[in-house]
Amino acid sequence: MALLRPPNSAGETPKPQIPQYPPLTLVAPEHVARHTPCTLHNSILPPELACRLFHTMLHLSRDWKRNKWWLFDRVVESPHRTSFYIRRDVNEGNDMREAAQYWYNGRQTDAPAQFPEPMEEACRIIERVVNEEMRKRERFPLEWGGYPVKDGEEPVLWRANVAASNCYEGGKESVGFHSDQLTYLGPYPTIASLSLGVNRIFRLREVIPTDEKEKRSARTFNVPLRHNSLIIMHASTQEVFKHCVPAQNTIDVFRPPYPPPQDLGDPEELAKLSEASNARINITFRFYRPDFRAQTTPRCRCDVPCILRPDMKNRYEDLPPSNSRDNNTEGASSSSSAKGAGRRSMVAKYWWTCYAGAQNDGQGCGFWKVMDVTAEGRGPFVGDIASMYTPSSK
Ligand SMILES: O=C(O)CCC(=O)C(=O)O
Ligand SMILES: [Fe+2]
Repeated sequence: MALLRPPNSAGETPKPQIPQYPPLTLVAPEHVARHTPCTLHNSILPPELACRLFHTMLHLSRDWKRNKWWLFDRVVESPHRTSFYIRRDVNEGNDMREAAQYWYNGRQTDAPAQFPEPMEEACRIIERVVNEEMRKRERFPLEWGGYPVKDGEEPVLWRANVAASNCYEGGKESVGFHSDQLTYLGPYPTIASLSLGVNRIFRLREVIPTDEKEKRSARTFNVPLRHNSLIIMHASTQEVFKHCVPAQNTIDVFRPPYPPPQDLGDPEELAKLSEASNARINITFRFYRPDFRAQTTPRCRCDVPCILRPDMKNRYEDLPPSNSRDNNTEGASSSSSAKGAGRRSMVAKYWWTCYAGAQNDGQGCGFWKVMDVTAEGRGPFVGDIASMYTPSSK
């Protein structure tokens, strides 16, 4: 009888077809909140401040560098320029020079620059909006829980103490799919990302855990980011999604609605800054947690600080998944917006791994260990760590 079997039925069960979904463009803030763990806020800054900040950063960006690192056996260079800033007065006890060096993939750097004045002004507005949004959301147990709540005042849940800025000049400049390194941010960070200048697409795509790969596929979400818009990547975005700014064949131009501040340069530079521009400036405001300060980063056998990454493909599922297993569907529950769409793994596993290879001719030591927040003395957290996180249990 075996001889009569049709060719591909040799005991194998055919793989079920998993539904594939075309990319979805999310323009309205409510659509972003429904399908992703992010929120979109248009016209976030007073228009004059947004334009002054754009001009200031575009002017400074002339000195920014492309990051370089080793990938296997060759050096690769980021297809955009980047820079790192620290905020005055909020970083006691944290070795920000080492943290800044990290932003440049381990390259030696001068002491990082401080927030320029318009960035500080913008940051204060953005902090208010981020805190308001965070207060509406259910928190993850491993989020930072260290801010004292003062009687009669709204609790402060997030403060930006650093910012990384990127400049994309023209549609060909981009950043590839990645999730942000958690080395200094810790688990479930909130990152507030401001866009200035020309419109670009911000793309998000879920990383499907290994054991769900046969059951469902990821959907690509494109979020057009306009001048003066803020996208907040809320807790779980870095654990569940990757993001990128893809190259585009065509982009609009940005015509700055205000003239540049007169003190930004000589008449030639001021004339250049006044022109229509194909540049996008991005500023990501970040909170580098005191319990993940540079002095506490484990070192690998190369004696280089490790990198902290979530285990995106094998995400833990110790706790019941909340709402939106269905974020691939147009009609995903709208209640997900407040709780955070894409949220399904309450407790993730994180790895410290050797990062020396990025700079050391591609030669690392292969070191890795699972983060153990109790043994490493991290916290305080939003949740009760003893009952929620035992890395050896899986
Ligand atoms: O330019 C953007 O919007 C994204 C930048 C980004 O992903 C990063 O700096 O990590
Ligand atoms: Fe990023």
